Amino acid sequence: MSPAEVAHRSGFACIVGRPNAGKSTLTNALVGEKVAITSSKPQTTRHAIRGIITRPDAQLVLVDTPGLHRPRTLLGQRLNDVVRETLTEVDVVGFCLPADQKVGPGDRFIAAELATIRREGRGTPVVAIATKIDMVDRQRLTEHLLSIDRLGEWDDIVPVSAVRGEQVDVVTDLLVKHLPAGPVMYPSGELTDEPEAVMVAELIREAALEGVRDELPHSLAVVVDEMTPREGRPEHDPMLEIRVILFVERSSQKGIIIGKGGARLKEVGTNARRGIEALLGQKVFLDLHVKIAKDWQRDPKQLQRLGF
Ligand SMILES: Nc1nc2c(ncn2[C@@H]2O[C@H](COP(=O)(O)OP(=O)(O)OP(=O)(O)O)[C@@H](O)[C@H]2O)c(=O)[nH]1
Repeated sequence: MSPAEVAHRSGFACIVGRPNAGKSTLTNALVGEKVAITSSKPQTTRHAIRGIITRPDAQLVLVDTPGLHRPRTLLGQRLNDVVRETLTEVDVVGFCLPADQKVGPGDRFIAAELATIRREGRGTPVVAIATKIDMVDRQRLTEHLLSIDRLGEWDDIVPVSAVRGEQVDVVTDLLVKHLPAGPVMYPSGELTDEPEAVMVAELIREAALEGVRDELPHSLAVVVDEMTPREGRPEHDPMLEIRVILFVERSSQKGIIIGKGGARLKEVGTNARRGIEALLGQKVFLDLHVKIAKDWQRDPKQLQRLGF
């Protein structure tokens, strides 16, 4: 093994913070436009990938944390297990606190949750990120950094302006620092098949769960079977054919996904297609099939086949 291989790090991070804290803008700045996925709302246990940062020494995969970005709806409730699970599973958490606003109840709520997770979990490191620093003067920034410091125990505190691109690389460095040694998990460079397929599957999963989350909690697995350019299309207007299988566990669930006369599946396809076309920047033909894989969650072989 070469020294470069020994030093390579890879792992997962999630960016949390109260509404409007600048999470999406920072995510896009960290990732660069190309592979940032803009869809949100993944209220499921599977982690939606928001973006992948690939550099010579590391690969950092940013995943979404359902729920924590809406602390107001969670205040006074017990934090959803899924959120805790995600935060425990990632290698590092980035906690955004906007410099143009004082540290408030929403931030304290998240800070307390992060402290609990750190104590009870496996000590997930947290990097506190003071966002939107271009909006304040030096004095206010100093005050803000001091309040962040008082708010909890952080592995690092870093100021950033995602809009001006100031300190974005420093944020990446600090997140990467906490990743374990490991190989590249997703092919690098241009958008490649694998992360594309992962993101496409996530978009379809989101669309399929829209409005039926209670009935289909974690029983849906989406597998992209094939992505091929449609033949005979003009060069300036290509179309990608994507064949996808949606696996559910029971026939009742199949019925929910498909809907009366296939109406719901059609709607799912239309909604997902819009997101996928925006993501890939080209026309897409989406072919969705629903299959029953009984008890796939409990069957290791099925799980492997479904990519978990
Ligand atoms: N001036 C300035 N504005 C920023 C910066 N980062 C984000 N914003 C603005 O702050 C607002 C909220 O940013 P988002 O990135 O959408 O925040 P978010 O945390 O993802 O918000 P939610 O989706 O509500 O949780 C937007 O209007 C951004 O343009 C920054 O570095 N500087």
